[in-house]
Amino acid sequence: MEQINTSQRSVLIDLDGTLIDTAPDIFEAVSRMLNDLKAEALPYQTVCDFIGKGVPNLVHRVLIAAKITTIPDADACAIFYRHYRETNGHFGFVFPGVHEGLIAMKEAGFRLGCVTNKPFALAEPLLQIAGLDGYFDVLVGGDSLPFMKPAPEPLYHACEVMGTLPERAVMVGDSESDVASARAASMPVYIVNYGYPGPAGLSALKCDGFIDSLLELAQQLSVPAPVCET
Ligand SMILES: O=C(O)COP(=O)(O)O
Ligand SMILES: [Mg+2]
Repeated sequence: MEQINTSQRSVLIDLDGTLIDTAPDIFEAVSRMLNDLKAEALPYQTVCDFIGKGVPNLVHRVLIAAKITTIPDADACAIFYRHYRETNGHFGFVFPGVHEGLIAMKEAGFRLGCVTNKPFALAEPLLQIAGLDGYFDVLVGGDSLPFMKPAPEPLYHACEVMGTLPERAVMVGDSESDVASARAASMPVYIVNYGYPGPAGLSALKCDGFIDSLLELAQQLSVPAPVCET
């Protein structure tokens, strides 16, 4: 833990659907799991709509959508993880403007934290494969703490590790989990226009601003500083 710097600003950034288009990796792992379970593959968009609330939630919803009742969730998760470890980082890509935006935010003096619901053991190598790991001062995975987003704890934890105050942080993500966790932590929250907002769509996400890229966020954060006053 670092000593708290009360003026240090930080940006907390979601992973799936915000930094990296991971849906192709996840869809492939889901399809391989369903094949193992002798079930038909689901449509791509259906799987995309299940992303954002962690792997156990995703697998649970896949089993329901595929009408599979013969296997406990935990066993299906084990099959999914086996495939996901192989597809992780191999089919997706880094969204446009991510590298440029992260560089701009670093140069502007922000500390950067990645806060994801993806298990840490998958998120860490994914950031490395994508060449994004060097930008971040902290990575909080969905299983790093007893609570994942939409709880505020992962956001507080990221700030604590970075030695920054939550009052000087903003969150950026792509889903309801990101909005809800930021609201619970009293942080401003921005949503990217290109991620996995879920079946209700972007308009259901009551955020402080929509952005086309992390580069646009970097430009918005430079002037004026949006600080959440609590
Ligand atoms: O694993 C998930 O459900 C999505 O993870 P995210 O929090 O990076 O969007
Ligand atoms: Mg996401």
